[in-house]
Amino acid sequence: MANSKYEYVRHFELADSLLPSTWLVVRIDGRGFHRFSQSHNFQKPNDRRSIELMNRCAIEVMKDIKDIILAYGESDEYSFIIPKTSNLYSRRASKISSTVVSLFASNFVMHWSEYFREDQLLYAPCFDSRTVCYPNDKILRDYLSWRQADCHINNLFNTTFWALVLKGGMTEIEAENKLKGTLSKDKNEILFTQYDINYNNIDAIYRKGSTIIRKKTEVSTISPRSGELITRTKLIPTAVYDDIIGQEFWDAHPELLEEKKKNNNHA
Ligand SMILES: Nc1nc2c(ncn2[C@@H]2O[C@H](COP(=O)(O)OP(=O)(O)OP(=O)(O)O)[C@@H](O)[C@H]2O)c(=O)[nH]1
Ligand SMILES: [Mg+2]
Repeated sequence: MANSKYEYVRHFELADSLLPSTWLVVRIDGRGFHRFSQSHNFQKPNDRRSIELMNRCAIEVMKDIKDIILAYGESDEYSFIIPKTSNLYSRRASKISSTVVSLFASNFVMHWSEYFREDQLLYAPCFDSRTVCYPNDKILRDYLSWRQADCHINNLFNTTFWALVLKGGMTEIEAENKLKGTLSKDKNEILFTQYDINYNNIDAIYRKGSTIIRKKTEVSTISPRSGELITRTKLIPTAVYDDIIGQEFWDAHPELLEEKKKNNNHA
């Protein structure tokens, strides 16, 4: 039907190219996960199964979309970072957002039972997605620091809130009132003096969220021809639970901010 009288409708599709030479961040977020976590009996304040499933989905997305250099996740959200030089899908916003979120959601369903075992998936989970341009390295780092600070603030609040309810026997309203107007140091104090919990000793996966980097890993395979053991270094997407606020993380991973020489064309 090329050049048919109907073809003019194509012109209603507007271009949505993202600015060139900027970092692209795709953030996906679970829709209505407050309800989803209740329906599926998520543990409080953190459900390890949910975090590990979210991390698995992010790893699968990174295995598929090679342009993504790093991902950061906490709670029901994940941010995927694409470098300034990338030409992924000709930098079309809707194509990038929809592909990442669709891959993430299908992996969430596909791998659910590996993490939740006998706890069945009761209804189809849904995630939204957006892609935002960040013009320089400092702003990209500030973006990631913002998400990690959000993780810290929420986790400290949730840990204290659920200690008051589950260990202290308060109602949820009483716990909320008790925490109203408190600072971080007050919450640390409540946890330490009343529940013998040193917040800094809580697993980093909860306090810092999950960062997926492409880690140099030695992979051994047996050659089908010679039967020889061949060991190669590959870049495998791997979860780490580091402090990405501050310089140390970036000093340890200089490749994350390096300009890539070649332009990847996946259009
Ligand atoms: N119990 C528990 N709840 C969790 C966990 N992770 C995420 N959640 C829930 O998921 C919610 C995520 O926050 P939001 O994204 O702001 O809430 P939402 O209901 O998904 O709302 P929208 O994103 O606007 O659709 C949290 O408020 C928790 O209720 C977990 O490990 N344990
Ligand atoms: Mg959500």
